[in-house]
Amino acid sequence: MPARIIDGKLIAQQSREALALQVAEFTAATSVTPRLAAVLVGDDPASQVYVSSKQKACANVGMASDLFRLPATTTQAELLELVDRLNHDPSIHGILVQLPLPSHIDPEAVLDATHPMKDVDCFHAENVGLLIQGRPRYLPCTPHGVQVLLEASGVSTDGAHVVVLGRSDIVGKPLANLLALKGPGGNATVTLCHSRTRNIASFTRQADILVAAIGQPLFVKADMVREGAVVIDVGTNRLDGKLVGDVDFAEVSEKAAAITPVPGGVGPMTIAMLLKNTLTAARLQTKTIAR
Ligand SMILES: Nc1nc2c(c(=O)[nH]1)N[C@@H](CN(C=O)c1ccc(C(=O)N[C@@H](CCC(=O)O)C(=O)O)cc1)CN2
Repeated sequence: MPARIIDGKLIAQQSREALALQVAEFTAATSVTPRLAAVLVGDDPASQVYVSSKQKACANVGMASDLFRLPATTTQAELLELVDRLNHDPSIHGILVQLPLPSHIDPEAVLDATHPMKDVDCFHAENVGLLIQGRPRYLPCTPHGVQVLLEASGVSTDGAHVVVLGRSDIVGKPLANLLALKGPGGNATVTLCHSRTRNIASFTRQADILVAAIGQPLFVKADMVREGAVVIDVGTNRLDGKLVGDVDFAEVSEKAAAITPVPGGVGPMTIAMLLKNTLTAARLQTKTIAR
């Protein structure tokens, strides 16, 4: 039987609708509008699309956003100066520096310079540390998006064997940590595979839930997947002008119980979770007077 399709576009829309109500409530109670600053360096076409989607999504849920567009020739010092200015601007609650940055800028230096309270991507070392210790301030956007997709589709991670392909700082590593935490949405047994893993298929075939975030188009084939597994595709690759995931959807959807498509799977969730973090940031930065 072909797999059930997990509709990320719909689940992200439902998340945004729920969030819009929370934003309205927060703003009515505090007179504060959550505000996101997006920083885009250079003219990478995909990054331009993502940043503009983030701004549109902010407007849809009643949040404000500002875009800071810098030329590709911007120096690291100039970018750090902007980040410092945004750190000190009390009207801005969340800062996101769109990745990738041009190669002459060290992303770690920039992410470390972002104030941890405004780090709505959850990339700062302090926020990653809090997450690993099981007391997260913010939840990393794409990994949390995967968690919400699973939950909304009725797929429990409790006691499940989740195999994550890819050890990136944006997806693989934080996702493995998030799923292994105690509590709802976690409690999984996690195996993290990467480019140096020997005989990757021997691991993927054991997965109850397989997450592909390896950045290789159509890498996961049907013979790498257990019959009835749930397959989450985080990949966004351009192949012959078409957007494809890390999973060979045509093959794998014949074998899996449920699968996310690309586009329309994990991608839209990343932006919905960023909005959620921006509201959390506004809450954390807004002093309320206890009566
Ligand atoms: N500062 C950050 N940089 C990057 C992140 C991030 O979370 N923070 N993640 C990715 C890019 N990204 C968000 O920034 C992102 C990627 C994909 C999508 C998405 O909705 N994709 C659509 C397809 C869109 C298309 O046609 O290209 C989908 O999958 O349906 C949203 C956000 C790297 N950089």
